[in-house]
Amino acid sequence: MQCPHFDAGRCHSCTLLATPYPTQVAEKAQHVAALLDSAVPGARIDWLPPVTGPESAFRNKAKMVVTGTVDAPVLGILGSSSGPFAGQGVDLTDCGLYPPELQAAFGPLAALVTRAGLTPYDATSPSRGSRRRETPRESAWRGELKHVLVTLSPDGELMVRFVLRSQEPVARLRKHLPALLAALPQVAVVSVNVQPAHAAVLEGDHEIVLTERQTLPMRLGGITLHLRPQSFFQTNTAVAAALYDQAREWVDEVAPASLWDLYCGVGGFALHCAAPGRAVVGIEISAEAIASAATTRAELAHLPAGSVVGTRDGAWWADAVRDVRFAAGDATAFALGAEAAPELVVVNPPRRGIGPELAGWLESSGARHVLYSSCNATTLAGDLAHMPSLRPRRARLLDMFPQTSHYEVLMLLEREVPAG
Ligand SMILES: C[S@@+](CC[C@H](N)C(=O)[O-])C[C@H]1O[C@@H](n2cnc3c(N)ncnc32)[C@H](O)[C@@H]1O
Repeated sequence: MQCPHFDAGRCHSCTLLATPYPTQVAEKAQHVAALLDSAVPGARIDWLPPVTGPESAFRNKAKMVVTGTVDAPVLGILGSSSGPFAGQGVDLTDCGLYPPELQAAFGPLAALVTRAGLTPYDATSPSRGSRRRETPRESAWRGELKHVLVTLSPDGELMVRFVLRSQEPVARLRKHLPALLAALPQVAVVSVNVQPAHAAVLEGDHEIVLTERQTLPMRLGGITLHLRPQSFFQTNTAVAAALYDQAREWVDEVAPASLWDLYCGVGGFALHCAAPGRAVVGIEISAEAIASAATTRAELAHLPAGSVVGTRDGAWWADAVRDVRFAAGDATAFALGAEAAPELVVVNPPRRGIGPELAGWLESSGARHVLYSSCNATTLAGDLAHMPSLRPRRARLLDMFPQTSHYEVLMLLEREVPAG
């Protein structure tokens, strides 16, 4: 793939851009197999062929830093701290990782920034030309608008979030919202996220939804997951659909009567793995994500018989989700506080992995299977060391992040029953 920003040294995100895509996939497959085969002595892992999606235009979410001025806002990134573009805004509205529907939204969004007078936040302002060594007061930084975050649904709808330093511009945004909705009728949800700290964090805790609609429907493999502004969603919609399908296939083969989905987000694994008579519990730290998961569950529970979702009849779904419940909480605390383990546990943690405490609990629990979906094979390898009785049986690389060295890996572990 060719990229003018990479070639000019303005953006370094796609570190594998110069490598042909089939080679990227082959090298990732080799890397993950070498890492995980050696992490578990004597393991005989059945590696399925890698799952790939489109090598460009696959990102369903754009996280744009806003720089420039009110009249000429720049949506993209801030140039890396050293080099010719240091501290400069780099326009990435034509980034090849974004589908055309996302790219087409950036112009009208930039126009709204101008119309509503949202001054781009200048993260460099107090220290520029200054020799002060102390951290300046937050009020010393200029500007209001930090990021614009845009998510594209499989049906072409958009969720737009403005990350602001304070609530001060909210009234102006509300006033000019009709013009944005007229220019981009596919915008379903608009919100403001308030992030007052001068820190390298994308967003804060406080969200104000400005539209009547609160959730973006993400239709995957027949199930429509409802995404709220602060909830996590897998970056690559096509590969996420394949991930949930693979999980469902392996879970159905094992056919557990009870299943937990830890780190469940908006419920992707839990809902895809639901089945009549199977007790499913989804646990997630974000109450917002849990509310989204509950919305999808309720929708499936009320499907009329004869309607088909995925390949299943409405009545099948109503039965399948009867025993699905979601709760907000810490995954490790939930497991450690539970009276009994389920037959199968799905874990899909952030990059840090599940950690020794939860891995140790899984090791000594009665769970017969663990399905581990990881975006960081190094922390997965570390976690495997804490659960030696759970033997990796099958694994599959899913290339969620083409052009970079990152990937997702799904692994099915089975408890080794001592001989005799
Ligand atoms: C990689 S995402 C996976 C989400 C979901 N499984 C999916 O497929 O979209 C990790 C999730 O873990 C949640 N999380 C982070 N720390 C957690 C914790 N201590 N306990 C439970 N959930 C946590 C995050 O909010 C996020 O939704």
